[in-house]
Amino acid sequence: MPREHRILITGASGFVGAWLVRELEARRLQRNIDLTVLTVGHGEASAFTADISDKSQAVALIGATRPSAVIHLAAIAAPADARRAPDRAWDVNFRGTMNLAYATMELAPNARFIFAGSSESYGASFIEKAGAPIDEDTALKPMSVYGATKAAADMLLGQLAHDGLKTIRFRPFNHTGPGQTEAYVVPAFAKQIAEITAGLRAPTLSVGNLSGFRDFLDVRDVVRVYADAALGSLRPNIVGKAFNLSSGRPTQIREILDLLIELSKLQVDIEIDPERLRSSEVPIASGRNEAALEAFGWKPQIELRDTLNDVLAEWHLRVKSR
Ligand SMILES: C[C@H]1O[C@H](OP(=O)(O)OP(=O)(O)OC[C@H]2O[C@@H](n3cnc4c(=O)[nH]c(N)nc43)[C@H](O)[C@@H]2O)[C@@H](O)[C@@H](O)C1=O
Repeated sequence: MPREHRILITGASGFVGAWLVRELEARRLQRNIDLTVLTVGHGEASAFTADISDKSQAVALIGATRPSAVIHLAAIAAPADARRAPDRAWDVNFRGTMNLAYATMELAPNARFIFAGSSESYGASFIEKAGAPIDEDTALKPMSVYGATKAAADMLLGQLAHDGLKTIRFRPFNHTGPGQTEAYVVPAFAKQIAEITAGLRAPTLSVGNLSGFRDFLDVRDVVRVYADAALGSLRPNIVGKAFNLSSGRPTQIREILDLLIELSKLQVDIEIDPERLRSSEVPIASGRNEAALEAFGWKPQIELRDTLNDVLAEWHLRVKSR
């Protein structure tokens, strides 16, 4: 008998959540699968709202939805927000994950629990490995509040796998694409470029630290593997395991900026804005992605240049329609 999928997405109204909902809806239409997408988030687009940091709300949510898979994206996702409000970041990112995971074990014990962790969990390990792409056995040594909350949740789920939780832990590296807010580097630059193009801003770009290297992905590549993890067959060697989502190719932020400027064909000055600098960050973050390839046949497909072009196009439209 074909399986019935009831996929609960937390953080469904966020940047990644919106793309994931689109991916799942497209698969339902293309492949004619029995799939119900249950969205938890803010605003009208989401069917459910819940404060997952409150245990009783997490229990009520799982009880009401009885999912076959939970894809847990809800988080305080911007490292700067986590630094500003560490207690809230721990409440949502750690306690929220714990509440949902225990509620799933209790009320939907056959459901898979798919977790969006973060490469930020590796922290100082990136420095120790001197920029070489790291694998999933590398120690989690978070340096930021955000990284610590995600590393703790990641470890919690690793432990709960031994108690029977069918969890899959992803550790995505930086991902971007249309719909991301200007709190993140690519839209931060793209928005200013669009404003300069429209004559709404002097031709000077405000930037933060350009020297770091990050392993960038397109959000549309990332949600593909989340959907596969929820819908595909669950081999025992996947349960409880952690998977980097990365390209293995670090790109300097300076190069991202240069590419965006080149694509926009503008002449601009660059100005460092101290407000955009962070007190500490790793110089190079890059991950090996063989485990995700082996387990899910996944590797990134979208070229960085195409992603940047799409983000630029989005901001040109947004600025024009203001
Ligand atoms: C893996 C991780 O990825 C994301 O967190 P993030 O790394 O903070 O992402 P971002 O795109 O804001 O920064 C990337 C780099 O870019 C530098 N940078 C320069 N100039 C500006 C600038 O003007 N703005 C920003 N935001 N960054 C700048 C900045 O110093 C940093 O080195 C989240 O998805 C998070 O959830 C997550 O898990």
